[in-house]
Amino acid sequence: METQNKIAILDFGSQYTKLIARRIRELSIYSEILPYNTDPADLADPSIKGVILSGGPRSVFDKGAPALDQKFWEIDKPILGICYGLQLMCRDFNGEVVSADDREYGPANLQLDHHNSPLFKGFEAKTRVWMSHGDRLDKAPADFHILGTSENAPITAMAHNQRPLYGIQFHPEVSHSENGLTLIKNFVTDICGCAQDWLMKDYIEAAVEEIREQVGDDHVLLGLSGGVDSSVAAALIHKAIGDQLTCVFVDHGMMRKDERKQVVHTFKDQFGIHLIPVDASDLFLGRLAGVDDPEQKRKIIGRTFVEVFESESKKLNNVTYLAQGTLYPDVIESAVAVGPAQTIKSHHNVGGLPEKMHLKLLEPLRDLFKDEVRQVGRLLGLPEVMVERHPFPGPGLAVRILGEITREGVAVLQEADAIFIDMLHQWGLYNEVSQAFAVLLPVRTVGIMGDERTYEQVCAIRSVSTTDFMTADWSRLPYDFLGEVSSRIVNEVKGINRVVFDITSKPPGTIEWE
Ligand SMILES: Nc1ncnc2c1ncn2[C@@H]1O[C@H](COP(=O)(O)OP(=O)(O)OP(=O)(O)O)[C@@H](O)[C@H]1O
Ligand SMILES: O=c1[nH]c(=O)c2[nH+]cn([C@@H]3O[C@H](COP(=O)(O)O)[C@@H](O)[C@H]3O)c2[nH]1
Ligand SMILES: NC(=O)CC[C@H](N)C(=O)O
Ligand SMILES: [Mg+2]
Repeated sequence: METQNKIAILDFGSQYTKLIARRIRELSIYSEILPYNTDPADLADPSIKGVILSGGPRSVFDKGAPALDQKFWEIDKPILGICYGLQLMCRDFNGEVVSADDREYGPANLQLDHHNSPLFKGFEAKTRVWMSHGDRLDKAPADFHILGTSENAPITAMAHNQRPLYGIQFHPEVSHSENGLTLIKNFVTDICGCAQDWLMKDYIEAAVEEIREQVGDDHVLLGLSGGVDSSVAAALIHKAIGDQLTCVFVDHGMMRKDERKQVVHTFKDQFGIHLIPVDASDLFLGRLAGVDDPEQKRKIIGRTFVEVFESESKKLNNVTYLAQGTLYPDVIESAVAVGPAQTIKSHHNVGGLPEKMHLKLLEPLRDLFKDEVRQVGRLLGLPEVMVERHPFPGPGLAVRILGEITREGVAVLQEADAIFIDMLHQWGLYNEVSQAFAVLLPVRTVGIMGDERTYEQVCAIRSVSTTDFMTADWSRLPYDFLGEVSSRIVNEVKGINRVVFDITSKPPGTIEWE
């Protein structure tokens, strides 16, 4: 993107690299993530006001560990090394990095020695910061001085004596680091001199330009679920290429009650978007028959989605792109980003994709977090009810019917879920929580209704509060409300005779049960 004012982030494979970019975005400054081995000559571009070196999973001692071209240090710009970045800076300037016996993960107390360093403007002498490292600095290089220490890392922050070179062992980009955003702000504004004038609307403009360039005269097929992400993606791509966009809504037979009707009504009838609804429920449910492993279910669903998209694309002319509303948390949790991250679950639209596809992917929201996507949606003029909708996972009720999926199970859960959501609206609680839904457990319990013995399934209700869906807490819903929900579900839904409330946060739980 053309801007006179940006920060380059060199990526050494940390799981937090995108979080650094996000924090800089929050400060209304544009940043670009570049590979660590970017040619230093490219970084000399005057629009780049400073460089941040990310953390990384490797140790600077490892054979083949990512290293910098030594010409990099000749560029005359502010540089901030974070964790691995600090360790590289230390080594390249002939200081000493050692492998510590105790690795350090989690909170630490940073004690500042040099209070007047511009990097720590506004800091108290003691600050809680968040660490994640095994190596540490033993000796700062000759031209550097120590800015701060902590118990486990005697050199927690350092700076060059003459040049604007800074290094820190902790991660200011994670929300657990107190004043982390202040530190990043100090670096990008005071030290690098960036003006805070880059807004989400500039993001939209840049994305529109990029989509136009990428797609050219080709056509794009977008998987539209009616959820926030794909609706925002549809609006954005439509702004960029207009009629070259066609949307497909796939009904896999595990949607919420009346979902297909609602999506067709909103997008086709109200917005006049070219939308093809496809009933693929026999295909999906057939392939899922007898399957009860969560990862296997997810993989089958991801693959089948793509098959449906590909077969629809063949019915149209000149379609070369498949667009999806993939967000960054989908990517990191499916662990396909660079870094040491583990697969938690294969999100259908990322880890669930087949290895070979004849369509190219277009995912304009891939770097954003949910709250940012909502901001983009508002700026594009989408109505508040659409922007504020709770997320609904692509695999739908498949990951909320534990174990094997049957048509009967789907019908039972649809009713229970609709009651829960309806009650949240009635009590004015829907917008107070981030995501709420019902789960059907493969467990039957004994009950008594009207003097008769029942032996039916258990339904769990779950509601969480979160901003980025990476961590979440369970919602403290009023007891009276829970009581009414339980009684309505048991009375109105045949097949359920007991309701329980999930009080697990994420971590250790995930939001969905599978
Ligand atoms: N039923 C569906 N039909 C077509 N595409 C779908 C369907 N479900 C999911 N997708 C595609 O997968 C992407 C990821 O799904 P996800 O649920 O994360 O996003 P969303 O449904 O757009 O938004 P939200 O997170 O608010 O539910 C969607 O953006 C969309 O492109
Ligand atoms: O489109 C999606 N495809 C998936 O396969 C998928 N799995 C989870 N989710 C949604 O992601 C958020 C985090 O969920 P978890 O804590 O369960 O991983 C929550 O909002 C979940 O609903 C998915 N969305
Ligand atoms: N988070 C990091 O950058 C870690 C750097 C290096 N791998 C260490 O363990 O010290
Ligand atoms: Mg969804």
